[in-house]
Amino acid sequence: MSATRSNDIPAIELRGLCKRYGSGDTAVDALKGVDMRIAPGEVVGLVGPSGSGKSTLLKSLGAVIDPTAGQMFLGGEAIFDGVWKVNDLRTLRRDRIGFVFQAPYLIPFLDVTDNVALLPMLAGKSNREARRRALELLEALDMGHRAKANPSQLSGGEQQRVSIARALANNPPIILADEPTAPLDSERALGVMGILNAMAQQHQTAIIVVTHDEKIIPLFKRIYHIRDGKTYEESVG
Ligand SMILES: Nc1ncnc2c1ncn2[C@@H]1O[C@H](COP(=O)(O)OP(=O)(O)OP(=O)(O)O)[C@@H](O)[C@H]1O
Repeated sequence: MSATRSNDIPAIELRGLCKRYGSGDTAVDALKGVDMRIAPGEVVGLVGPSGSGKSTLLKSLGAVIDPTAGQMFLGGEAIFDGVWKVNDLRTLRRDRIGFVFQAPYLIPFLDVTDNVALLPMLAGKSNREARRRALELLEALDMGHRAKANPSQLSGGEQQRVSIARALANNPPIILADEPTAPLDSERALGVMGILNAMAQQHQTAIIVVTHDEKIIPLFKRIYHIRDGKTYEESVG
């Protein structure tokens, strides 16, 4: 799979992305022309104060809300150019974008394997193939021994690893992670970042991590700072 993801073509590119909520006197310009370029296999931080536009940016990229103007490209394909260029946003989200949230949001009545296998099944894989993929990812995340457990039997860090396996299940070229380490102690937070970095390298996945977490900020080679709807890039080391 990684061989098909060329480094010359950015996994994610945003040009002049704008989002206005509402209209008239009460309009809020949450994104004011955001430019971003992220290569396959790159893990970047997105850091900014409350209200700066982080969630709006992630939701736009995740096709959860409609941007107002600008362009978004995934793997060189324009998915948004003033309007959406893809017909089926649900399929776009399911097959090309993985989400990791602050809370793992696992389905309580499915065991760990089925929580991870669900998305590949929805994408048309057979039960057997989807579960094989789930087990492979759980092994890679050192969760193979908990494959039959229910989410309620896992620690917070273990649940977060399952949610990372779920985000990777359809091998999306992009993962959007919103404060993935916020509820974890230092050791587990660094562990989760280690996993995301390893997965990015192995699968050439581009990952954006929204974070306030001082523990993990030094781990990024590149950080986008966002302030008042505009991004500024910082290269570290
Ligand atoms: N649905 C909405 N309707 C109107 N304004 C909104 C809406 N969602 C967000 N905003 C405004 O857009 C701006 C950016 O909000 P956003 O949630 O993207 O910030 P954030 O950086 O994610 O903040 P936080 O760290 O507090 O989650 C803020 O001024 C916010 O009040």
